[in-house]
Amino acid sequence: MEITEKAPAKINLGLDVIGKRSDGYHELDMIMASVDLADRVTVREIPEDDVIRIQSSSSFVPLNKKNHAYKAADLLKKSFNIKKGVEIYIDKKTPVAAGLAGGSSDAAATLRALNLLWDLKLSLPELAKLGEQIGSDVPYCVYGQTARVTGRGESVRPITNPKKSWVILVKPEFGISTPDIFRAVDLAEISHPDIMALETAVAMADFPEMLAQLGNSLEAISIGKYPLIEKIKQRLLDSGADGVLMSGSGPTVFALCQQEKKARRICNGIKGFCDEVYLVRML
Ligand SMILES: C[C@](O)(CO)[C@H](O)COP(=O)(O)OP(=O)(O)OC[C@H]1O[C@@H](n2ccc(N)nc2=O)[C@H](O)[C@@H]1O
Ligand SMILES: Nc1ncnc2c1ncn2[C@@H]1O[C@H](COP(=O)(O)OP(=O)(O)OP(=O)(O)O)[C@@H](O)[C@H]1O
Repeated sequence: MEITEKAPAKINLGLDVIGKRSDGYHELDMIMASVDLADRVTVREIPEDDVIRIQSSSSFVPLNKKNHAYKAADLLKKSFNIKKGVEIYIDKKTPVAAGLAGGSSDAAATLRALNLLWDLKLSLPELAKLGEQIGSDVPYCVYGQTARVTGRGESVRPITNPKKSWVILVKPEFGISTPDIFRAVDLAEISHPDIMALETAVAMADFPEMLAQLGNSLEAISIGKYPLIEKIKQRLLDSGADGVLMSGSGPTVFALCQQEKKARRICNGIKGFCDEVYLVRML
């Protein structure tokens, strides 16, 4: 038997760093949304006992225990004393180290898929709780729907009927290490987007207000290290994007557009400037 789950990329419509915790992580307040750029994770029983085999269409992801999908399978095997072997195939579409939580979403998809394959009957909150042990973005990715996310990333409150729009994702050639960006956070210096106001705008489907409240405390740090991010933002704004922001710790920049025609024009325009460009919809 084999089971396939989609692993959609996420964007941070808002990301506020509130403080530093004693465990070294940061206290965050975020609005996260998923888009229809997705890896596909397929899990399949194999005859070898106690083996987790990882395969992928991408040469950029580790095919060993460092893979977030491996960590997810290992966690379930240890938590529920499962001795069966499994092969996990990751059909990779989301760029790696991009600020789009590709690895976390693969881990979440693996948790959901193995929950079915091994008939564990775990609820989404139970899978999200397990996911905390793999990475801060995993609990959100277990749900994969627009949500207010707080704490280290473990507290996820879905927003019903959120405002959706077209999204243009622009990924520069380089990747960014999330720990490097968090290490550079100076709480006295960073900006603080109004996440409450953003949540209200998203929940009320008030697009102009949603655009006005987009913000990311980490953006200035990543731009300081990689000025190309600012240039991409400016290009997207100049070409008429309704709103523009860096996702997560970067480097991917996303632009929001209400009209499909305009989104397609902007997408085609930016392709000459950056190689990796995707036109997607919020889920
Ligand atoms: C930037 C975001 O993508 C926003 O959604 C996430 O906060 C990052 O999530 P992630 O990549 O799953 O992060 P993890 O793998 O848990 O942590 C990577 C590193 O990021 C830093 N980190 C992450 C999350 C958090 N709330 N505070 C942190 O300081 C820590 O240095 C940690 O060692
Ligand atoms: N399944 C996976 N897919 C992508 N990267 C993976 C995976 N497993 C492990 N990794 C490693 O994780 C690191 C971060 O990759 P990922 O694509 O998840 O970054 P990201 O989009 O910046 O994540 P986030 O937005 O959660 O900070 C990479 O260095 C990669 O080698």
